[in-house]
Amino acid sequence: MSLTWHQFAKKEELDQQLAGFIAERLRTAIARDGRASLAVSGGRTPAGMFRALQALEIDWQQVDITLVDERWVPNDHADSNERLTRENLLQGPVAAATFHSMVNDAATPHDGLSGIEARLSNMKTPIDILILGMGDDGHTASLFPQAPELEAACASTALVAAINPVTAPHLRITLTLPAIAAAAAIAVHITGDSKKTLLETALAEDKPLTEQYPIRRVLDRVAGKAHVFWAA
Ligand SMILES: O=C(O)[C@H](O)[C@@H](O)[C@H](O)[C@H](O)COP(=O)(O)O
Repeated sequence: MSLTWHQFAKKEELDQQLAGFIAERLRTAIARDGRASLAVSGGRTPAGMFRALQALEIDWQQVDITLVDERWVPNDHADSNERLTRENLLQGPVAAATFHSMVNDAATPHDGLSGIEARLSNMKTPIDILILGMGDDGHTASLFPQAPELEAACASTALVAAINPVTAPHLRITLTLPAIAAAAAIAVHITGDSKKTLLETALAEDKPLTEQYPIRRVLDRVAGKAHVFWAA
């Protein structure tokens, strides 16, 4: 598989380099199309990179930003990926970007799905640059190994799918595997030796498709346009 690795001694250096990589792709898309789109992941890893990206010169007014996945909680909840993104990225000049939230007032993501699908269809797609995280169980986005909706989310022609992660808190909404794979460029943002080892294992394993780690299933579909950004 053709996957480009970018490895750094320090997380701060990774954050700067990944922010520069994202900025370059956004600027290129704006110059070419007049607009650009960015999808970011939540979790603990991206906050430093978000702050580094905030400092870079980009015409944010021309940028659509959404999440790769979201926990189905109010957007001021401590576990909300939107809250993390608002607090660390959508500040200063970046506040001029158009943010497309992945939650609404429905009781569950299954109930709220069609509204989010309609909302996201207003943004520029395919997404120009999409950032993935990876969990310790090999999930990426909210494509969780145990989720009953996993196979449907891997095959769906929609942009989004509702997910019960089973092994993690909160119902979720996620970009589907085809929507992720359609992105023009993808960066996997991971830190620590155990995630590096897990990713290498996931990529090397010889298993039937439905038993593969979700990160492998995504990366197998995006050969040639995927980059891994890793620091110890
Ligand atoms: O909402 C989420 O949980 C994510 O978007 C998820 O896919 C995340 O990227 C991984 O779980 C890694 O999370 P950490 O960065 O916290 O390890």
